[in-house]
Amino acid sequence: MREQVLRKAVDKGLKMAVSTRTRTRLAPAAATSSPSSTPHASPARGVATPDGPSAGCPHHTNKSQLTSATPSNSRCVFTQTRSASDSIASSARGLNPQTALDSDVNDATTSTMTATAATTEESRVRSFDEMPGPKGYPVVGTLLEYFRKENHGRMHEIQRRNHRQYGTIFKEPFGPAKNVCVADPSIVEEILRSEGPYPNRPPYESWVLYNNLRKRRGGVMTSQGEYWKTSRRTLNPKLMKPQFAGEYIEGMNSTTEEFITRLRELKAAQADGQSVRQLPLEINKYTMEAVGKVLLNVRIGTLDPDMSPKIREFIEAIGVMFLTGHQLMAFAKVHQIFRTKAWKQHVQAWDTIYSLSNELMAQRVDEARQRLEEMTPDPGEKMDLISYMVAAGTLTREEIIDNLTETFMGGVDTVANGVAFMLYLLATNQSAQNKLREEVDTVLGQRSCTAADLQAMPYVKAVVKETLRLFPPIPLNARVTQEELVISNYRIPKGTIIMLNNYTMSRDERIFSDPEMFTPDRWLRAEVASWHPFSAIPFGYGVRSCVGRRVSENMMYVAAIQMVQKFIMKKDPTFDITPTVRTQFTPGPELPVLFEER
Ligand code: HEM
Repeated sequence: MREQVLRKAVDKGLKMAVSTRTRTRLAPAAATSSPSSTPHASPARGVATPDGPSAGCPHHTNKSQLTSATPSNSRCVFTQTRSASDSIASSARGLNPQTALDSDVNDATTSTMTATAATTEESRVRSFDEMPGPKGYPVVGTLLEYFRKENHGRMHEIQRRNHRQYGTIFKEPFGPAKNVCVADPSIVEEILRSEGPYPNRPPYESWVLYNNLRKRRGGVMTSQGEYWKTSRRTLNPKLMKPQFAGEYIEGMNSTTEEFITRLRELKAAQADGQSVRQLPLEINKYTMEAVGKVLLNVRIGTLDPDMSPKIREFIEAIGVMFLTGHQLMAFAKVHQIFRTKAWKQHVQAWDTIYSLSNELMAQRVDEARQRLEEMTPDPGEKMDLISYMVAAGTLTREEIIDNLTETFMGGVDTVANGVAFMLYLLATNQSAQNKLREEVDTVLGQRSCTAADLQAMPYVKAVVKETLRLFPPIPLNARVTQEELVISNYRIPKGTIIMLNNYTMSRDERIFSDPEMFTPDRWLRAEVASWHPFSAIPFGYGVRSCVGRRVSENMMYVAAIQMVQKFIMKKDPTFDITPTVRTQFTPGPELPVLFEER
């Protein structure tokens, strides 16, 4: 009977996932694995003025524009050369101010592309070779440029410069791969709306090599094809459905309270009583605890002042794994063959991570299985994620552990960087911080928030949206083409990595007025409707979009709320952030935020 109840819940979740998936137009697809080469971005001063070659698209007015490039059926995806106003006009469907805060393109079901007139020359399908872009050197391509000392962590600026020079779509020989880089929301929309049931995002190659070495299947971050889909279906319902995601808010509140206690201890130890050394690391520990609670329903203990040596080792291993993962970004296989220091450290770090993951998770999985077999049914009982995954019966014990470990690794740093940038932006923008505090004081006073309260707090949502627009923790997303395609009138070979440049798009002055400014209010104004809905997509789009999106948003809301309830945050005038790309977009090792007690 209990099993029936659980099974029913699981089925319901799975059905939900299926119906969401069917919204995406399915294209013939063959899952392929491709090496990772995911450059990332960080803030730049100027604004790109993409200026690509003319390539109008007379072929279509419908939304099925990303096509397989068979000779008899070569249609272009969309033109890169529409002016900004064309682009904006054609996306007048944009975002509705009423719904912009709660929904995003992942909830949209329609596309209303308009065709533009074009000359025969403009509509000619061009070869891949004709696509503009930097030439680079043999074998290494443009890699040397990225590894030059002065460019460390500044891939975003190189990318942006290239977009200015070569247009909204260009190709780049990135080490052994030939990447295509895109910074036009219309083209991004076409690519993402038209992908098949198994979108292929190039995984970090070093993660895949580690999994192969240790004969692990990995999880949703690194896998492709059927196994990815099964994993995703098993994770989706409990993480993506808003009513379930709301369940985690209580745990986030208590973890945030713990974090605030820790901040108070740390700042009390400083001479000024307001600053916190290595604040980004502390935020990282906080999100580790919060994500751990969501995924594993356990308290890891990362915020304990007397943290156990094992947890300390775990935290250090995660740091090393990401750092070496970034060093191995290109030519990971070569590092493995020559057993370089970076490779050995990477393997050692993953071994440590999996050792603790096993310890934390294996027992929980076994307990969940036992409970499932033994307990009397209680339909009202809330099932935690691990119990849900076990009840789904779709993954083995090892596969559940691999999936949760990868999801944990995928989430911790990303949301930590989101929170860090948000605190920085609030500290540097007192009027926005005051407005946020007013809303929090009015709706909550000093009490904790619930999921229902958030419905009455548009400004807190606008603060999070605006933070992720300015500093998308994943500044460049990517896809691997699974068949030869025509995109923006260029024939693109199968197996090409397409970089979707979140950062450049979400700071595009043709779309956002004063794009470098932190203006949460912009999300509450009518102008929202004029933005192309794919201009700011920090969580990606579609069936392969971020599985932790709801969790992250709630986590950032709770962090923003409790911070302004307790503190007045001010910018430390003695230094500023150095946003850097290290696998992700990070603010640097120190954050210039002072916490004054309210
Ligand atoms: C502000 C915080 C976050 C941002 C901006 C973010 C962004 C992203 C992006 C852009 C992707 C790629 C989506 C695509 O390919 O279209 C992604 C994937 C993913 N994210 Fe997040 N993420 C965040 C937090 C989290 C958290 C907290 C978790 C875990 C609870 C998480 C788990 C994942 C996983 C597992 C994937 C891979 C999904 C798949 O390939 O099916 N993320 N995220």
